[in-house]
Amino acid sequence: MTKEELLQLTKEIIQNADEENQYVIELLLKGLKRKEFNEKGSYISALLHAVGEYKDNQFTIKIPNTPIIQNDINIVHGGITATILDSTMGGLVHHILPPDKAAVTSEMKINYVAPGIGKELTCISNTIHKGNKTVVTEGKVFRDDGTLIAHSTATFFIINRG
Ligand SMILES: CC(C)(COP(=O)(O)OP(=O)(O)OC[C@H]1O[C@@H](n2cnc3c(N)ncnc32)[C@H](O)[C@@H]1OP(=O)(O)O)[C@@H](O)C(=O)NCCC(=O)NCCSC(=O)Cc1ccccc1
Repeated sequence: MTKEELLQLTKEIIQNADEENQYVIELLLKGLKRKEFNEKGSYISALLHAVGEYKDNQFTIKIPNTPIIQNDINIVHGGITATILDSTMGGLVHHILPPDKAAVTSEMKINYVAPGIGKELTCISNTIHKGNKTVVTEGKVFRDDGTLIAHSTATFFIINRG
């Protein structure tokens, strides 16, 4: 698709958008703009408007709860909750590994214990075990009213960076 065709498509979508779609377009465009200015971050993180912080041996990621991440019953899609758990636990593991190492998720278990509603989700991760080959972590996702919505444990396999 050429840039002119893309511009035309974008114009058509914006012209036909209802209020919710207009908000979704705004979120997607602001996410893409963020990715443009932070090349090291992933598209996933930019489109989720994720903000991460490492503090006191924990890694935390916050994301706003928007229509983009909800399913058709207006609660956060379980796959999105899994994504922020994986990103938060993976981010923690990469924080504690030396620069020549990376890690991939090799196993993850999630209990979804309450629906994802409210304005924002906060995911907090901790290390349970660090070995030479694997790191085992725990992650919890909370709503902004403090309710735990998901609990997870995961194993990350340590590899050499290529
Ligand atoms: C790698 C493994 C877990 C295990 O491997 P198997 O084949 O079962 O075992 P095998 O013994 O044959 O091999 C081990 C040997 O091979 C090496 N080695 C292997 N692969 C690589 C490699 N790519 N690059 C370099 N080395 C590699 C390995 O070091 C070892 O070397 P050694 O011989 O001991 O010196 C595999 O099942 C797999 O890739 N699963 C899919 C994981 C996945 O996609 N997860 C989801 C996406 S991750 C995510 O999103 C998390 C995240 C969050 C936030 C931010 C960032 C990240």
